[in-house]
Amino acid sequence: MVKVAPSILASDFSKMGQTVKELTDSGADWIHIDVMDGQFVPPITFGHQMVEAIRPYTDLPLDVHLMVEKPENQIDFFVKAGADCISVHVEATKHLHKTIHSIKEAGLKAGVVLNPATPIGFVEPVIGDIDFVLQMTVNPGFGGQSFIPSTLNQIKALRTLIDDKQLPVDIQVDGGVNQETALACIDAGATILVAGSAILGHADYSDAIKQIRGEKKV
Ligand SMILES: O=C(CO)[C@H](O)[C@H](O)COP(=O)(O)O
Ligand SMILES: [Co+2]
Repeated sequence: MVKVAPSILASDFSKMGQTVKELTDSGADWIHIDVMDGQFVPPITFGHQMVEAIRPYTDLPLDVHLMVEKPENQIDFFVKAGADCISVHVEATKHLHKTIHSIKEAGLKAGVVLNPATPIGFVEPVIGDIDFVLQMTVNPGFGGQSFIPSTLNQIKALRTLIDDKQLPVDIQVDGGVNQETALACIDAGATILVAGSAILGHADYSDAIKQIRGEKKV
């Protein structure tokens, strides 16, 4: 069964703890936390303090998506704050191998993120060292964008790469994932679906999560 990770980027920041609790009670698998620094992407969202603040509201894995330059400088902060998974963009660091290993050595799951135009070959040298690849299905920086259809080819190529090597590596997708595009992502080989507006913009979180997981007809 695929996992669904609601992104709190789409939630009301003044009620974050309560929203995380509601998402947990609605059947979410992971909670996705979009950290943006105003450099790697234009907006600034929040830092490790947000992880610390929401940690008491859920036992689910807190999945930190670092959209920051030099993510290697942030790992210790997020480990101490209570993150369970940290993903870093290949485009944001000159020290990908070292950064992944610092996440793993802290006992967390490590992910590597690819932008829509980044060749999947960039993750190949470290594919055996990580827990998941995050294929962006929009350009990072903003919630509520439209899914980029050409990224389905990236997901399929990643699935072939991972299966050929028989690795236990998940494929996470992020951006424009809704009740319709989720099915195409699952068919292409995705196993963890991040969704912000499609869940937080829905009146019933539980229904939205089931629909994205493909358990319930739209
Ligand atoms: O990483 C992200 C943006 O850079 C977000 O996780 C993503 O955009 C989720 O929002 P939505 O489902 O509304 O597209
Ligand atoms: Co994200």
